[in-house]
Amino acid sequence: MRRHAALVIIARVQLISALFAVLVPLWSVVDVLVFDSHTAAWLVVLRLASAAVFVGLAWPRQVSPSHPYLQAVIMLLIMLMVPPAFYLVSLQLIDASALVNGQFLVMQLYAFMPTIVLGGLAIFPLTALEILLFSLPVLGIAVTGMVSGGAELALDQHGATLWFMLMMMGVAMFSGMSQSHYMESLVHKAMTDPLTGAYTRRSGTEALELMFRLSSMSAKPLAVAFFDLDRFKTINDQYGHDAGDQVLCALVERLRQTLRRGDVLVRWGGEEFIAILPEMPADQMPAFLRRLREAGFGTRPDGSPLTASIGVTESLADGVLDWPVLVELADQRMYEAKRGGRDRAVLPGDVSVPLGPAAV
Ligand SMILES: Nc1nc2c(ncn2[C@@H]2O[C@H](COP(=O)(O)OP(=O)(O)OP(=O)(O)O)[C@@H](O)[C@H]2O)c(=O)[nH]1
Repeated sequence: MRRHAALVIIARVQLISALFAVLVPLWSVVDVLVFDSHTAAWLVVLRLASAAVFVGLAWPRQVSPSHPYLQAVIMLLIMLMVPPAFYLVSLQLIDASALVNGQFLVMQLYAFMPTIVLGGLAIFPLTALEILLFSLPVLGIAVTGMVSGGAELALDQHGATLWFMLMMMGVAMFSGMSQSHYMESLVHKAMTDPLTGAYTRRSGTEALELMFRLSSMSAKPLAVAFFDLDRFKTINDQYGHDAGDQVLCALVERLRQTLRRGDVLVRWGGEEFIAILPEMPADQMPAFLRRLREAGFGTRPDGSPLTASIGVTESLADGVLDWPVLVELADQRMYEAKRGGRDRAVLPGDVSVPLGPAAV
């Protein structure tokens, strides 16, 4: 979920930055028309510098596989700080006491920048706390601008602006939270299988891609267990499809209780599931199988135990360099388990381990 939010934030930062990279230098025309040539020249330089930052943010880039959220936060923070920083520097360039009509109006518009930035936070899927944290430096710059040149922070002069900024923060919090919530429900719906609640093959593929890359980077093992229920068709044939569905739901419930917190359970096909098991070396697999055996896979409608054939692979022990090969090999071992008489697991090294009561 955090990864999806990070992707949305990065995409929006890039879109807005691309827009600002064009608009900010264009506004130089107004500076040249309104201010004296010396001030206008400095403002144009400032605009070009701001535009360069926006171009840098908008530039197509790869999303960090390991820290997408950190990348999103840094990019958003940089984007948010540019307009208030522009305002703060422009205050040093312009003598506020000597402003005439048009200049005064333009400076007032610049003074709105921090407020606009706070309102702009509303388009990002952020939590209330995140909006508060992003707002603090913007508020800090706005207050610094208010007290620049030795002026005092006076309620009658600045109270309305501060109040307006707080209102903007409130709106951004409400909007950010409702976006996060809506996105969460959409992502959850898209990622999980409606019958069993396990992850869909598509989201499982995404998880495999990411987890394989992370485990390769840290030289840690990533294991995959490929489950295929034994003679599941006979349940459908004898008791109907609904009974088969109930068996699948009960199976997922049990597997969930057996797997660890960081493991990911995916419905790979009809009655095929894979469990992605990060940091599970081959030597921990007997313990994993023991847990599976103890929990069982549930029962068939006639009360007899439901059994499964399992193929297990582990990236380091099997010397696998890509996740599709890891899954393919687990699939082959699952078929080997079927050929070996079902109700068993085939582990790295092609070791076949029976799972049923006879094996305990
Ligand atoms: N109830 C139900 N059945 C499903 C679902 N998805 C797939 N199936 C059934 O699962 C059965 C799989 O059967 P087979 O691939 O022949 O395998 P099997 O009967 O389990 O036999 P072995 O794998 O050889 O042990 C088929 O009858 C599918 O219709 C589902 O969502 N619900």
